[in-house]
Amino acid sequence: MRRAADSAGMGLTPLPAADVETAFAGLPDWRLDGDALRAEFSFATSAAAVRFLTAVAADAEDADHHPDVDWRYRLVVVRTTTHCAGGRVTARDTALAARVSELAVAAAGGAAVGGAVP
Ligand SMILES: C[C@H](O)[C@H](O)[C@H]1CNC2=NC(N)=NC(=O)C2=N1
Repeated sequence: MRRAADSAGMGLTPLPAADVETAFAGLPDWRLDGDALRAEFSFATSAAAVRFLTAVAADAEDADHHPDVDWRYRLVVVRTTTHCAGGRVTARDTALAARVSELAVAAAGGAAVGGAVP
């Protein structure tokens, strides 16, 4: 089932830089990478990394908002921007980022997850 907000087309307006900065307060894993949000998640095992990237893929399908996912053994890098908004950050990206960070904790089974590289 598509999320109501997404199916209504909301969240397709590029966020002003100030709004992106404000969003970062609640997104400690994430950094601005060009015109996208980016985070790195390192797990204790490759199996946990697979659980994570599988959950991210399912969430992306459900939300109809698809990040770039780069899987390298125990490390997964996630990068999101909104193609329909000219490749800029929108509310769909900040909402996805928050969900992805939660999915990382769940996939790690409560173990520590390496977050953003400073
Ligand atoms: C038709 C389909 O709903 C759109 O192409 C969706 C698919 N997933 C998407 N994912 C991302 N990251 N940005 C989009 O603009 C986007 N649009």
